[in-house]
Amino acid sequence: MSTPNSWFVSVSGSGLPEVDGLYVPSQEPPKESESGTMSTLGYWNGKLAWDRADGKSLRNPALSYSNSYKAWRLCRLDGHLAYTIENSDPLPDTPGTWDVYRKGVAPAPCISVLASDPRLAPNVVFVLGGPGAGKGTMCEVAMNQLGWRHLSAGDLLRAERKAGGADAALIEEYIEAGKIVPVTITVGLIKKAMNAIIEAGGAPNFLVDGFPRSLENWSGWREVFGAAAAVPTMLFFECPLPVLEQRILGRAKYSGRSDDNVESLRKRFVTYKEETMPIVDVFRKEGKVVDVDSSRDRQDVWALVKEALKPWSTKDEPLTERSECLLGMRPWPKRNKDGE
Ligand SMILES: Nc1ncnc2c1ncn2[C@@H]1O[C@H](COP(=O)(O)OP(=O)(O)OP(=O)(O)O)[C@@H](O)[C@H]1O
Ligand SMILES: O=c1ccn([C@@H]2O[C@H](COP(=O)(O)O)[C@@H](O)[C@H]2O)c(=O)[nH]1
Repeated sequence: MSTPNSWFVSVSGSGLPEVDGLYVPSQEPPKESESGTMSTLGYWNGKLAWDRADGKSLRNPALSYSNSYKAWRLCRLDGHLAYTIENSDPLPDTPGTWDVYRKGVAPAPCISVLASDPRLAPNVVFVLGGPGAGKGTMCEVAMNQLGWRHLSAGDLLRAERKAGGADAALIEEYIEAGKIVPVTITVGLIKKAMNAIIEAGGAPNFLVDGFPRSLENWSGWREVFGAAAAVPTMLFFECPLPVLEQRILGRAKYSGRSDDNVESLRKRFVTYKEETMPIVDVFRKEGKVVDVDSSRDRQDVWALVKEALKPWSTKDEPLTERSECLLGMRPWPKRNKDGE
C-alpha cells in the first residue's frame, strides 16, 4: 500500500467559521457534462471535484473552527475531522492558490496547503570556505542525491543584480570589489527563497552556501531568524590559496562571473581571511564546525560531505549523471550550437 499524502493547512486572517471548503482549479479546460452543464475540473479539499459553472455545486462544510480545541480543523469528505488531509492520490499539480468557499460575506482567511509541517523550523547547515573551495559543487551533489535544498548567497545576489532592481548597482559594486554586501539585502533574499520553497511544500533541509561571511552577517541572520533559534551546523571547506587560484582560473573558462579572475580572487581572499574566518571561529567555539579538506579529489570530498550530512539527509539515491559530471566521474555532455 502506498504511503498516504499528508497535507498541512495553515490558516491565518479573519472570516473564520464561514469558510466551508477549499477548491483548487485543475489545469484542464472546462468540460461539458451529459446534461450539458459546463464544469471546471478541480480538487475539492484534495479530492477530484467539479465546480459547476452555474455555481450550484453542493459541498459539505470542510473547514471549521473548533472552540473547544481553539484550532482550525479540516473535515475530509468522508466526514472525519482531521488536522491534516490524508489521501493516496497524487497531490494536485497546481499547488499554492486555493479558492476559499464560504457561506457568509466576512473576509476569507488566508489558506495555504503545504506538503511539510510549517511549524517545523527549517534545518539549516551553513557551508563556508574560500572562493573556489568547491562549496557550490558539493551542495549541488547533496541536492541531487540526498534531498537537500541548496541556497547559494552569491547566486541569489547575482540573480538580484541581473533582475536590475533597486539594489542591483550596489550589489555589483560590492561583488566587483570582493566585499560583503550589506546583510539586510542578503538575508532578505535567503529568507524569501527559503519561504518560497517551504510554501511550495519543499523539504525543510537547507544548505546555505557562502553565508554568514562575517560577524555582522551572523547578527543579521539572528535578527531575521530569531536569536533563540538553534545555531546551525557549519561545514567548513579548507583549501589552500594556490589550489583555490587554480580552481577559480579553471572555472573562469566557463562561469561568465566577473569576479573569476586573479585580481578579484585576491581581494575576495583578503575579505575571507579578515572577515569570514572570525565567524568560523565563533561557530568552532560552539562545537558547530565540521571541517572538510576540500583540497582533495572531488569524490573524496563528496564522501566527507555525505557523511557530515547523514544525520538529516532524507534520501540517498544512486549518483545521477549530473552528479557524476560534477564529481568528475564522467565528461560533461557536449553543448550543441544553441548552447544546450
Ligand atoms: N575537489 C575538487 N577538486 C578539483 N576541482 C574542484 C573540486 N571541487 C570543485 N572543483 C572545481 O573548482 C571550481 C570551483 O568550485 P565551486 O564553484 O564549487 O566553488 P565555490 O566554493 O562554490 O566557489 P565560490 O565561493 O567562488 O562560489 C569549479 O570549476 C569546480 O568544478
Ligand atoms: O553572503 C554573501 C555572499 C556573497 N557575497 C558577495 O558575492 C560574491 C560572490 O560570492 P560567492 O559565494 O563566491 O558566489 C562575494 O565575493 C561577495 O562580494 C556577499 O556579499 N555576501
